[in-house]
Amino acid sequence: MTDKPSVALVGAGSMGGALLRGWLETGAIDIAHSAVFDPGISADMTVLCKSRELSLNPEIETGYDVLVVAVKPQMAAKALPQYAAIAKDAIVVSVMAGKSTNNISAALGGAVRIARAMPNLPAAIGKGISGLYATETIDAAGRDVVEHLLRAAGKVTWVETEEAIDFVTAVSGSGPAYFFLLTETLADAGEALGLDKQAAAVLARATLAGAGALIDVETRTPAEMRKAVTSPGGTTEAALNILEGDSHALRALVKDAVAAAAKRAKELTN
Ligand SMILES: NC(=O)C1=CN([C@@H]2O[C@H](COP(=O)(O)OP(=O)(O)OC[C@H]3O[C@@H](n4cnc5c(N)ncnc54)[C@H](OP(=O)(O)O)[C@@H]3O)[C@@H](O)[C@H]2O)C=CC1
Ligand SMILES: O=C(O)[C@@H]1CCC=N1
Repeated sequence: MTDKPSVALVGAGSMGGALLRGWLETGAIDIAHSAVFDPGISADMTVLCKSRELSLNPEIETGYDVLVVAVKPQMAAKALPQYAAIAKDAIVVSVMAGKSTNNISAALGGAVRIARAMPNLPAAIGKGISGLYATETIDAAGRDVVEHLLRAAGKVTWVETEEAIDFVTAVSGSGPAYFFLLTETLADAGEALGLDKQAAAVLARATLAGAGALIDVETRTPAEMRKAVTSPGGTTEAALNILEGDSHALRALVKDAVAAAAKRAKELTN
């Protein structure tokens, strides 16, 4: 293998597409020897593949360095067996929530070298974070390849156990949706106060973007930054008293929500 792996990407939807964009933008893969497999690929992705002369839905043959699996976990049992020939010689990297390496191996005809990665949607602009786990069958060079591919999507962090990938999924994989929901509810609350709908939406969205950009460059902890916004006896404190309350309502709610996501990941294993 050269320093750029050849990749067979299975599933070029939301996440597979985001990863592909990152690889193409950063020159992370050997385009001439890579391919995308997705029978129902979107028009956007088709244009992207064609513009970069990236092979789209070719015949299934061996010879790829890495097989990246980005189909829905519920589709895995039906979709994966046809790619078993590719998996035989390749490192398999699954971004599927929940699906265990044992399960992936079985669906891919007994594939041996399997890693799991859990990226998140900001991968689409290289601002994602991925949790990575590799079975012992993947050596240091193989782990470097996995890391190289996910670095094109942003930051990476390795976890020691496969179970921890479910926890990563619950925190950062699903995490962007939590902040998007908060942004929706903030806009709705602004509208309820009397702001114009459009103005409330712009204010909420820009607040999420600004807070995200700030925390990205700050060395202070989130708690310290929260305190920097909160004047004693001021408006933020009044709002936080509702969100936290004596029962720490928001913290309890988020803890329950994240636990539910982790539980669902476990259920998706089989
Ligand atoms: N979205 C996210 O933020 C994240 C998603 N993930 C994981 O990424 C995976 C994909 O999720 P997401 O991108 O949201 O889902 P999408 O439905 O957007 O993408 C899945 C893609 O796989 C295609 N597909 C279905 N069957 C096959 C097949 N036999 N061969 C090749 N491609 C096929 C689908 O086509 P069609 O639509 O025609 O069925 C679709 O384009 C999931 O396992 C999810 O857990 C991980 C982290 C974050
Ligand atoms: O909702 C899901 O199951 C996937 C995994 C993490 C984000 N989206």
